[in-house]
Amino acid sequence: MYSLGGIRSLPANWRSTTASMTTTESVRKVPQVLTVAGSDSGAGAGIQADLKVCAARGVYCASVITAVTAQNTRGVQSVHLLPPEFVSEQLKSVLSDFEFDVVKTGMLPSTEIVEVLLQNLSEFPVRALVVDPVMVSTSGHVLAGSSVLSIFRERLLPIADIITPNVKEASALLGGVKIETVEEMRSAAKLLHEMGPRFVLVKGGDLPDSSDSVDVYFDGKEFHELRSPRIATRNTHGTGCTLASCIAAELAKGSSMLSAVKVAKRFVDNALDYSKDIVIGTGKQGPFDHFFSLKKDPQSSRCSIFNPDDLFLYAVTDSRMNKKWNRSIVDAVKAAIEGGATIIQLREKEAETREFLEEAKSCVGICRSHGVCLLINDRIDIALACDADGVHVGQSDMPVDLVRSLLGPDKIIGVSCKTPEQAHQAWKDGADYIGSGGVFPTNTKANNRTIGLDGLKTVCEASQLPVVAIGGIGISNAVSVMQINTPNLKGVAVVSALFDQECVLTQTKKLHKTLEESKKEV
Ligand SMILES: Cc1ncc(COP(=O)(O)OP(=O)(O)O)c(N)n1
Ligand SMILES: Cc1nc(C(=O)O)sc1CCOP(=O)(O)O
Ligand SMILES: [Mg+2]
Repeated sequence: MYSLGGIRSLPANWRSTTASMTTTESVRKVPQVLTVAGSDSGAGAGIQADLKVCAARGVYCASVITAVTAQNTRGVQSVHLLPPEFVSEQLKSVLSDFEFDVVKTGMLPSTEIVEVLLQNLSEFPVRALVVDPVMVSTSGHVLAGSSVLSIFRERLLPIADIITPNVKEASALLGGVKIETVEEMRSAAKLLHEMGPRFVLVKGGDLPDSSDSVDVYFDGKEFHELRSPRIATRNTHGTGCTLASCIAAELAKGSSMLSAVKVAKRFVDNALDYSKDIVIGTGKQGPFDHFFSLKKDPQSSRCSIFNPDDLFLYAVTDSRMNKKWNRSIVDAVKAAIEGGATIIQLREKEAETREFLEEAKSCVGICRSHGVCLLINDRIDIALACDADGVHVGQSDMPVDLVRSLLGPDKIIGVSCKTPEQAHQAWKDGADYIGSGGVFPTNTKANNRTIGLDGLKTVCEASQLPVVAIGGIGISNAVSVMQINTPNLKGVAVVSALFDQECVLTQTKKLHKTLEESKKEV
């Protein structure tokens, strides 16, 4: 059902929701995470953070509580461990009932509690296990002492799909090795990988002397350094729990491990950035707002994390066509949105910069008021100046990793890819989606190589990113495109079928209806 790069395969006793239902009615499987962690009365970290991030990412989260802490923004005043038998009862209760995609662990404060977790996981196998080896609170309070280290090393880490220690936790797990540089984080990740987890993410947020926050990801072969600018804020309480739970949520939705980690890092960065000035509590370490995307100011630059379903009906404008039909870009965009376009790209190859910028600014306003993302083709400068939601670039435009560093973590980047290799590179460079084509011959883009439906399918199957098909697509052939039926093909991008037409609104509505109908057939 899922293509989780590196996730353990489905256990033999895995039941699918549909198979266990007696009714023939259609059912919708909701991605489900179980967090096994401690309660934070201040609700910045622990179980409370886990529930919030999963909700924010559209994933159901159940909770098994291992300990209750009396905790606020000033620190941890007291910790009460729940009896292992009672932790076991909670585990049995939910594991025997729900069908979790992923279990995420946080505070596991005693060997006995780890034992009951291991026992329950052997009785009720789950698809993936995310282990955040919580040991010390942000305020310095010990949450799991050295007594748990051996059971972590010998029994929990070997069954984990990913572990997410910070440098202090990585050092403790490795017997106290010094970790003060990115190079030492890499060595630590390698040594931790030898203990058995499939993937290791060593978080460098606490590293001294760095303007960037650098995390080191190791998959057993390759290292990735995940960098983002350090955000100056007191509101960092709960970042570790949030990151690990967001990874769990993304895995539950079907992401590969590296994509899940990248999305999680961006989620935390966006949340910290949004919450950097908020004041909750009087202490040194405040919580941040997990629901920033619900609250974003329509006029502000913050865009919620990209939703691949937005690629469903992707309208790409064309300056020549708009001139030919004597309409402005703004009118074209308004009509496309009204007709059901789910994302807009301004591809104005011949526009003068100043005029284009003014029109782009107007389009940003229109798109924001309708909750539709607006991307700019090729022109990173225009995207930055008009505060668009992102850009689309091709293989001969600015390299994607450079685009990402210019636009920051919260903008959407799409890349044109005709081959699996290009798709792989786009993913590695931090793109959000790929556009693949030309599926059919087109007059809109000169000298464009056609890859056909087979070429599209090959790229989709190889891509770790969501895909939108492009090139010669219209009402007459959109269904055949969607029928290649690969899960990451999310929609079609069209130019002439919408804009080289007398009425953009009518054509967009028709294409939208056709696509909706094709969804039912697939
Ligand atoms: C969604 C989408 N996919 C592909 C393209 C083509 O981009 P590129 O290869 O850079 O070609 P130009 O559009 O710049 O001619 C696209 N624009 N949108
Ligand atoms: C802009 C563009 N990019 C393509 C690619 O293959 O990457 S095909 C294309 C033109 C799509 O226009 P129409 O919908 O009018 O065929
Ligand atoms: Mg281009």
